[in-house]
Amino acid sequence: MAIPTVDLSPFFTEANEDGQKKAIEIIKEACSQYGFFQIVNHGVPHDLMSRAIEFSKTFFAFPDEEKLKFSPGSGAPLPAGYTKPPSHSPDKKEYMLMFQPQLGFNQFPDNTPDLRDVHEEMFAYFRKTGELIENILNDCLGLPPAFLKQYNHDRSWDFMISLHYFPATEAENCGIGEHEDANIMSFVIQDDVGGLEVKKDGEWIPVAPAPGTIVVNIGDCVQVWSNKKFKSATHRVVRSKERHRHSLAFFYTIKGDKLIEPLPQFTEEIGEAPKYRGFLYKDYQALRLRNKTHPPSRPEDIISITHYEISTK
Ligand SMILES: O=C(O)CCC(=O)C(=O)O
Ligand SMILES: [Fe+2]
Repeated sequence: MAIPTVDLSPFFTEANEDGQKKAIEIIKEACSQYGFFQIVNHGVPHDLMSRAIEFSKTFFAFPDEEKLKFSPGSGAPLPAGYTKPPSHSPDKKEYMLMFQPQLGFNQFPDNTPDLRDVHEEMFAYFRKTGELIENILNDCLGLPPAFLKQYNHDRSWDFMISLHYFPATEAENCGIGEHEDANIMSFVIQDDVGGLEVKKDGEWIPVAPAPGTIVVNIGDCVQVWSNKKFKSATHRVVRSKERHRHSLAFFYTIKGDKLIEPLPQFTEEIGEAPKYRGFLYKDYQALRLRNKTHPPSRPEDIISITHYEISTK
């Protein structure tokens, strides 16, 4: 079984309404089933995508003492720069996190200017793709035209991470444990090693790497807005025994001071009780960051969106 593939070319050509409708239908179905799909003909140049992965490999191949020079400073909504999680963390990976370049939080090595250029260009394309799909989601959810665009107009909390996963050992192969993303939607480009898996009806479906393809998963905010009509995708990364894995993930997010709560279209207007209490995005993100910096020893103590769920008992 494979995740649905959506051809976005109708959104780049004039007057292809049928093609657009078809894409919207596939996305709507994927979002109500399990929140995962992949896009092709998305307008992001393929050679830029592969160069971004290649430059991440160059960076992660630096010795640790070199990489640690880019350790995050303070002030950004999340630690921008290079992070290696604590050794007791279940996630066996290292990563470089960046925000929109103009904000001035990013850190890149001076001796490889192409690395910065390629990642900044990738960031700009991901952002555009995010705006396009947010518009499509707005349609899928049946919201007033441009509702999400207006509510989520500030792009300063979007971020991108380059990831490097170490090969699995005999004892364990967890790259990132089972989780949902907190944001609106995420984009993933993976190299040819594979390992990304999505849960559907209790089964793990591997997302086969396909050059030029971008994987999209829906995040918790959309699940809350839609009062659980649309699913935040449960996914994980399994490490290969033989090979290092590299991927690039972009998180289309929302500004921290925005309130996230079930929308009236999915609650009072249709006579349904809200399944979540409202929260400020920054509060949820802070709890999620704590999961990473201070991983709880019991998996059930990891904070997820159920933290805001309204009990119906
Ligand atoms: O590396 C990947 O393929 C996925 C990363 C991911 O799920 C995450 O960072 O939330
Ligand atoms: Fe994720």
